[in-house]
Amino acid sequence: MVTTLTLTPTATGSGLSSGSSRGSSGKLYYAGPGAGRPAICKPKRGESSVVIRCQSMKTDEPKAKMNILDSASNLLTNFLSGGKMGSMPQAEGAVSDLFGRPLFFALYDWFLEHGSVYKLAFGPKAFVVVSDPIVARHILRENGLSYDKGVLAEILEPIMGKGLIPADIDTWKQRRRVIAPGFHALYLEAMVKVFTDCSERTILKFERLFEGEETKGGRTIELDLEAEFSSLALDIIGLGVFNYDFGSVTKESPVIKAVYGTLFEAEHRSTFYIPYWKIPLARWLVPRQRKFQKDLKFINDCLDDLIRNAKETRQETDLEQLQKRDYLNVKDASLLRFLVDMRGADVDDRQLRDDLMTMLIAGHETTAAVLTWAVFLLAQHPSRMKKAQAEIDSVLGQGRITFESIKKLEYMRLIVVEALRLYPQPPLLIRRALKSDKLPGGHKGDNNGYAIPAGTDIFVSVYNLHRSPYFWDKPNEFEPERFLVKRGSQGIEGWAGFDPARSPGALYPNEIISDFAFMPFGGGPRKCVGDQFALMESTVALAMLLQKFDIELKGSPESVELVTGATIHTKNGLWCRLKKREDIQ
Ligand code: HEM
Repeated sequence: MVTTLTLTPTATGSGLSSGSSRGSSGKLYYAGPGAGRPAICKPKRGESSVVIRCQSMKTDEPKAKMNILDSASNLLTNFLSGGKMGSMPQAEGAVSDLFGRPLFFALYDWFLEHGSVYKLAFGPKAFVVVSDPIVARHILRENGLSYDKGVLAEILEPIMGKGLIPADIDTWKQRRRVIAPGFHALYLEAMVKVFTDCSERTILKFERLFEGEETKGGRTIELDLEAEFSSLALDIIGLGVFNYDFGSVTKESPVIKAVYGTLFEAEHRSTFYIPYWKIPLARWLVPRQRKFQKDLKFINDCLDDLIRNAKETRQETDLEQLQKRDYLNVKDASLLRFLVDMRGADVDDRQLRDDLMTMLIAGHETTAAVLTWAVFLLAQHPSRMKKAQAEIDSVLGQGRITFESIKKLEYMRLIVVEALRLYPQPPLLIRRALKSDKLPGGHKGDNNGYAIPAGTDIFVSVYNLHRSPYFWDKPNEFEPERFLVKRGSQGIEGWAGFDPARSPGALYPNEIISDFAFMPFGGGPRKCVGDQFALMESTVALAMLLQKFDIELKGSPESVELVTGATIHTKNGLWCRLKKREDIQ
């Protein structure tokens, strides 16, 4: 079956009122009516439209045709923007740029063509795409509370409720004040033990595979490491956030299935621009929505049980005392325990459940993706893998990793951040202006800034910033050492440069040190609360893996196709060959 959409290029560029989503096979699908894979025909000479044929998986027949881009809406957008935004460069890429590959690739090409602030007409909507650190800093930090999560909040609210990510500003202020202190130093130190225990479980599983039937005691095993990292990250987030052991590294269970079903739907919704699930009865009539409602209920019941349990054993404590607990030796060091025990932070169960669900989703796949891409990059750079292993051998030997040893594993930490630079999770941050604003001119001084009307939707492209040729030497190369290069030496004129002195004591480079040229966890008031948790978790897991194994890709790097949802994934898994190390010093 083919659905044909006619997209009419206008003076403001081509537009789409659709998106793409990750199908159950992990493919990128066109997500408009009659969702299926697109085949793009560029307009013939003299034609004013671009035809997109969307094939569903079964047949090839045309189904419908409709005009979705109407130039009046673009004129309206220009009008609303008071002319000023109208002078903003507009992306006029071929519609084909948007399909068959993740959106952020097309946004990168247009960034190189149109500059670091441009407008992209997207069906009846226009998005402003920002790839400049000064403008990003303004939107995220300096004027951060004048923007909310816009489209993203609309999509995630049915799953995360009033959790921090989609929360309205008032709820966010209240909850952020309570949740952020939960990630204090002693908690993070205790979490290192959770990271090592869970990583050990994964490694034990791999070691058993060497003895298994298929390998027959052979020297290599083949595995989809992306799937393994996903299980590992799920176990860690369950224990760290609500003291629940999913045990997903070693078993399957209904709750794990429900969690994956829900994560999958969160992912689907964040890439599917037509919120069909809001249509009355869709939750009962559309099978995947029925399944989603069932999964959600299953997890919500499970979270409600955990919350009830935590409340029944509540030990009300002042914040200061809570942060001094002996986290290394308590039975339950979780964030849930902290949130329930904090004096004066009484909150209804529904809000707590939203908080936990948000952290489960925000902290799971992001970390799994960092590990996946770090391995993908290292496997293509064996000398860097050896360098990392040499560091691990000298710092840890065959011993266990601790909070203190993370400080000594400098190269490992740089590998993690370099993987985040090249594959930021998520690659785009989404905002909507709550009131009119004036963006500052970009670092190149190529504009005087643009007026932004209230309601403007913005993509801050972290991917573009992280691969900007204006800020990074050889931006597409994997070079963890680059973070050791100090201010000015990246040779960027007009940009304050890379300066560790701005964030003394930071274990990992961050947005402050780089003045927003590197911002894997966002920045400003809505910066990730779990950044240090995630960075240490990734460092520990990767170091423990490399301590024991050499890793190669099973196929060529080109065969590892990339797709995006909320995070950047592989299309068919990261299949690797693991060999027990023979060179352990
Ligand atoms: C490598 C792993 C991770 C990455 C790359 C990552 C990235 C991000 C980014 C970029 C944001 C900002 C989103 C925006 O401004 O729109 C964010 C927000 C958030 N992250 Fe993470 N994250 C990671 C791990 C975690 C973990 C482990 C947790 C919890 C345990 C977590 C909890 C959150 C929460 C609650 C927010 C919303 C903060 C707010 O709005 O106040 N994240 N994350």
